[in-house]
Amino acid sequence: MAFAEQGGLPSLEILFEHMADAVYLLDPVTSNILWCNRAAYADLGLQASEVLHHSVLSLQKDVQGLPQWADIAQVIRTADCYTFVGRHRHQDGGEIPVEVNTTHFNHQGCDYFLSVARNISKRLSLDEASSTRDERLRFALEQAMDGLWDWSLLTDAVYFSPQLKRMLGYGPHEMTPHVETWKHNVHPDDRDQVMSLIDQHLRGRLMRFEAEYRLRNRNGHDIWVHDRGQVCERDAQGRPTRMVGMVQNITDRKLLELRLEKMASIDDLTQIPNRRSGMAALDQQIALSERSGGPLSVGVLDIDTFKSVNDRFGHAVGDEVLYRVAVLLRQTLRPSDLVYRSGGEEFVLVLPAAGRETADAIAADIHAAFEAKDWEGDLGVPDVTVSIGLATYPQDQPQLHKLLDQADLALYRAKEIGRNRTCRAGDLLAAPAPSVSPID
Ligand SMILES: Nc1nc2c(ncn2[C@@H]2O[C@H](COP(=O)(O)OP(=O)(O)OP(=O)(O)O)[C@@H](O)[C@H]2O)c(=O)[nH]1
Repeated sequence: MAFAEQGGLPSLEILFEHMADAVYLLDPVTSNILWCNRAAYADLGLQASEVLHHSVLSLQKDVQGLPQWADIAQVIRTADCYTFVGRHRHQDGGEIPVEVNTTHFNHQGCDYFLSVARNISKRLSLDEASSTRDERLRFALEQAMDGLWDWSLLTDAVYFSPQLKRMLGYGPHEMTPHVETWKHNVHPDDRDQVMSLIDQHLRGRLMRFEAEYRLRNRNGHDIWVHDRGQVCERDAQGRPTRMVGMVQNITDRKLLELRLEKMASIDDLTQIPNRRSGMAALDQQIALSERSGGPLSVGVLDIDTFKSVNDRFGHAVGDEVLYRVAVLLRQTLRPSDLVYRSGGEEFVLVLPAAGRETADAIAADIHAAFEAKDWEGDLGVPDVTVSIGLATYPQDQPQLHKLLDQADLALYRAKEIGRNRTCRAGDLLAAPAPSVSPID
């Protein structure tokens, strides 16, 4: 885009190059930057080529993904000027607070967005000379990185600060200022707990409201927040009438925590629960059956002659077999069943509410699934078979805490009498060892 010089004055192009604000011309559909001035890339420590024809979303930290962009683009099209307060990423890893004003126009049949981004970091530092104490306080609260909310319990009107809106991907003039807007965005699985904590605070049972929960952003994705609030006004009878609070975005920390938690509970190789978390889940099922008296079956499953796979094809192929075995087990079990790797080439099956018949059927399905799989074609190894020991409460073993040990004994028996079969703990108890026959 070229601009002609007129009457000795600098051209528009030169003026744009010297502008302190960043100017971007955007394609409303793709969010790509079609043109920009120097400040638009230099202030972010970038070269022009790193910005031009890239999505404007890549410059900032608040709007993620095209679906969210499509939503915002729609709002921009219907607004005279759309203001967004957000953060741009600097190439050195830092962030620059910006206020972006975007207008839309049509030129020769094509739609465009024109965004002007201003660095507001200076504005964010308090102006000592001009602010009164109250103004400063309001200013500090509004500009704090945390979001602020102010809820009138009499009308259910809620003030959401621009930062809180930004956290959720909204502009300062969006989000209906009502408590339902917030409730609607709380993750359904967290809503009851959060509402109960607020209720306990309002009843005076908790000094303040404090919770970590998920809030849905404009894009439909969840962010994790730490929310703290307190009643700040009451009526003559002492009933709470107003509550204020601060919301902090803790998504990064929470995701790291969840990943560490997952790492601690998931077996690295097979991606199913490890012994530690599997045993905890088994204990839970035992407690449930203890309370309800309902049946529970436990299976111990071991790959047959697995050592020979390692010896003939190497440890890496052995690892792959273990992974595929876990996948096959997951696919064969019911969604309510659990399989965990208890160690080496041994897996434990926890089959809630499964009596003898159901557990036998599941074990038969497992043998059939192993037989049906083309191990030779998929991995170049001979057919993989497994042996299973089963124990069912209450028929085989009236003591729930002994189920796993009994299933283990039954597995031992299955190995002893030929492998590739299932043995039951009940059968071991009912008959002398040599006469125990396999189920299949
Ligand atoms: N590749 C691989 N091998 C493992 C892993 N954990 C245990 N193993 C191997 O599993 C094999 C178990 O061998 P054994 O206990 O002799 O049992 P088996 O050969 O399966 O024979 P049976 O159980 O009697 O049918 C050993 O060779 C172990 O090294 C693992 O994480 N990866």
